[in-house]
Amino acid sequence: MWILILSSVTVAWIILKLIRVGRRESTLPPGPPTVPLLGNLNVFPTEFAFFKFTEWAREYGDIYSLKIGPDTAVVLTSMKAVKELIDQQSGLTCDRPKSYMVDTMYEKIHAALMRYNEDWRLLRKTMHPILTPSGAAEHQPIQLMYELLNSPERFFTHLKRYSTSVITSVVFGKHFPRYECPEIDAIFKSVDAAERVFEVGAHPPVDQLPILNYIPDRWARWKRMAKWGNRLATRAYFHLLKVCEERIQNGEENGCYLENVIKNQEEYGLTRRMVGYLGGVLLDGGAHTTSAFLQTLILLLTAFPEVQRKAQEEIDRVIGQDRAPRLEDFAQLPYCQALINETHRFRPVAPLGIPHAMLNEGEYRNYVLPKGTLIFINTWGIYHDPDVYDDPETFNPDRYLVNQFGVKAGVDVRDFRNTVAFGGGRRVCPGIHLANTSLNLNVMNLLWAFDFSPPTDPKTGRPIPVDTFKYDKGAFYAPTPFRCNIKPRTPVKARIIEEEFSNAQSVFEKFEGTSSVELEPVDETF
Ligand code: HEM
Repeated sequence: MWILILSSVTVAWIILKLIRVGRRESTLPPGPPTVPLLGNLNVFPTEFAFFKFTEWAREYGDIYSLKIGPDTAVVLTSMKAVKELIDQQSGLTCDRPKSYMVDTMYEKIHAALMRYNEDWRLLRKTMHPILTPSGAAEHQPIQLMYELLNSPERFFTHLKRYSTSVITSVVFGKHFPRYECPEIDAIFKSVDAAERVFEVGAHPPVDQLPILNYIPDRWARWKRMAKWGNRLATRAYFHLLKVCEERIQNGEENGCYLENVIKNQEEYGLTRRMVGYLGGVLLDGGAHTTSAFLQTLILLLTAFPEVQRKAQEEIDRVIGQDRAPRLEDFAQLPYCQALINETHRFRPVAPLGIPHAMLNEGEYRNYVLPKGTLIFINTWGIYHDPDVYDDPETFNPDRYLVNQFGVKAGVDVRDFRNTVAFGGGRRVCPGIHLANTSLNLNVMNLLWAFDFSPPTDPKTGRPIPVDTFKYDKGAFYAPTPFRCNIKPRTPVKARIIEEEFSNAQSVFEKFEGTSSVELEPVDETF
């Protein structure tokens, strides 16, 4: 009898508990209606989530919450909320969400995705020198110009090679002259693997139900997949690390960032594994973001000839026809500066940043955010807010000439900064200066050297418009490959590019050297 009563009470208690799972606690910010157990999972977008997040922001405000089963997420869609919660309470909002897949693929030492802890602090501190603009990046655009001159139809590939090579040169002292180099292939394979490993639906809710991790590997496809991703990532990272170590051993140092880290490894308190991951995270963070931005830039220049013409007029006036642009020129080019700001605004590379998480329970605007709450910076929603920007869906660099933040008259800009596309708080992108050097140099060089126009229909002879919404659903927001005509603006400019490329060979040689990375057949496919 007693047993019967006790078990009925237990069952009732469990049911009550389960019914509460997914329900929004009264101390959380508002949000879309929840259903038992799932919370908002039934309406959670699986691709291009920022569109839905932005729609919800217009309905529920600049901070709202979502229930992901028992877990909570909040979405920030104003500069004010980002400043107050991410920047000013950065000690509380600097964690990353717990994730079995991330931990397994990246061994808990991938500085961009790992939890906030002592190892992260060490790694992040060691990244400081990369915060300063680097000379090695300055020589790289000339090869990109040369490639665009000689095989413009492969511009997507050239941009990817260029962006990867800038990072590998600065970080590992290794320049990649060709897209087909096996090392580049290994890097791209590891990034592709990450996209598959972290794809929504690729694994069961192992973080919510950790008991699933007791299932042996042979029945748990997701576990085998995370380990496969780990093999590909570490192969790419540690091959490049070895190249760097061998250079030091042979007395052939070229002054790259990682040489210094390797030599001071003990003083910095890092293991060799951590040094390899440090190089890897900079590569992962830097290569695809830079190429995504430049692919978007070319798409927008092709789609908006008027913007292209204005930027070229400015460059011709300030730099002239007889020499290629230099980094110092950028300060004299307000329209080009506005063009970069507007490109970050119109098509941000990371529309939802990388999610932060609450390190401990905390309060904001009278709401209580539990420990572990995910925090999304909705960069897309912030930059497309009609209350802040006139006609936000129009690509219009001129808005940044009217005022520094490109906002409409009367908007209070006390909380604004033009770097929100790089995140915020303690986790703000450490590559921001390196990225800016690269982007500034390329915007000037591309516009100085080339005209970009849509392809023409061979039947009608009319231009085929490019689609400014056709984007891939990968980790970063990059356009789907598109066609466009890229032509040198004058024969003199074409000659200058050829000459400068030939003169730069001696600089590149310092960053070359032979090596290759072998992938075993088992790691080629999953
Ligand atoms: C257009 C260029 C770039 C954009 C838009 C961009 C954007 C971002 C964003 C939004 C974050 C997340 C920040 C946060 O959590 O609040 C981030 C983090 C990061 N980025 Fe970048 N990034 C760019 C270039 C680079 C470059 C060139 C490097 C390296 C050389 C780099 C390395 C990193 C790293 C290591 C992190 C993780 C920081 C951490 O969690 O502590 N990024 N980036």
